Amino acid sequence: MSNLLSQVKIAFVGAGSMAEAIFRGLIERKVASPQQLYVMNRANQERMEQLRAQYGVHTTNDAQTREAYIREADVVVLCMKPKDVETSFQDLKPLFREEQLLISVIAGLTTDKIERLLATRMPIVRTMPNTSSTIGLGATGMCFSSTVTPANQQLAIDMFEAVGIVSVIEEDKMEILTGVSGSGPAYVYYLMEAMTKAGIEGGLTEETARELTLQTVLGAANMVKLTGEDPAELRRKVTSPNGATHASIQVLDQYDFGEAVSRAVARSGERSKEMGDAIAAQSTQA
Ligand SMILES: NC(=O)C1=CN([C@@H]2O[C@H](COP(=O)(O)OP(=O)(O)OC[C@H]3O[C@@H](n4cnc5c(N)ncnc54)[C@H](O)[C@@H]3O)[C@@H](O)[C@H]2O)C=CC1
Ligand SMILES: O=C(O)[C@@H]1CCC=N1
Repeated sequence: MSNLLSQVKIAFVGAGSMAEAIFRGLIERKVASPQQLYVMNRANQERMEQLRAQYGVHTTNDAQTREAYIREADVVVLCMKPKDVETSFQDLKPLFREEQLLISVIAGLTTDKIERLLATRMPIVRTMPNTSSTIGLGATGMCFSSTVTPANQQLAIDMFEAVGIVSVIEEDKMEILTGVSGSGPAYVYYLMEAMTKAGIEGGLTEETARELTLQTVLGAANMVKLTGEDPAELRRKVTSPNGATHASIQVLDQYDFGEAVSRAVARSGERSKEMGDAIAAQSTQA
């Protein structure tokens, strides 16, 4: 790991769940100190106060202080929603310098669109992290614009490896990656919600249903990780011939479980692209 990360000032524009997941991970893993981190929102003073009290990071939603934070940062992480990009970029554009490193977590927004919207050649790292970065178990996809130096590539990799694993991929694979790992935690939570609900409906207490579901998902994920076995093979081991699991998997097949997941992954990717395209359309009209 390069030691650059412990020396740079990092500004987060947009202080929502993704920004918090990343900076919390950086702090808890001791990869960056709270004093290096500058967190800003357009509004919501209460949120800023809560983040400052909880993590000790610098926070502001005052326009002038925000400008100072951005100008002085070595790394700026763009963490606003796609719908807020256009207005936000208008404010940010005059503040950036080409020596700064820009990191985007915005779904669907390509590096060349960022270059166009900001009229810049500054180095841009496009990422797609996920919320499990909060606990150091994130999975982040990453690609680079042509102006990102090897040192800055390493810095961005180090930053996200501090909160999980990083896959450097070609930019045209970022949408499908979004479908798999960006949105992915939501599919697992959805499955957990459904398993718990079914357990309660079958007569388990809520506490027991939740506990069993959690341990089952945790155990299954760790089995894949620790045994190195293929999920299909591990599934086969649970599925006794003509037994209970065999019968339940048949029900999932009747509802086309695999197809449903496959379509959900693809749709997330498509929706990311739609959001990115919509940003470009707005800016062209402006
Ligand atoms: N939530 C997730 O699992 C993931 C989200 N992302 C991306 O992260 C970005 C943020 O998503 P969330 O954190 O979920 O959204 P969020 O709604 O929790 O946070 C967005 C924040 O940006 C702030 N904001 C909006 N305009 C601003 C401006 N002009 N200046 C400063 N702050 C501004 C809002 O006040 C809000 O606090 C999105 O672009 C999303 O595509 C990427 C990977 C995973
Ligand atoms: O739902 C979204 O748009 C973002 C991108 C992946 C996860 N959350």
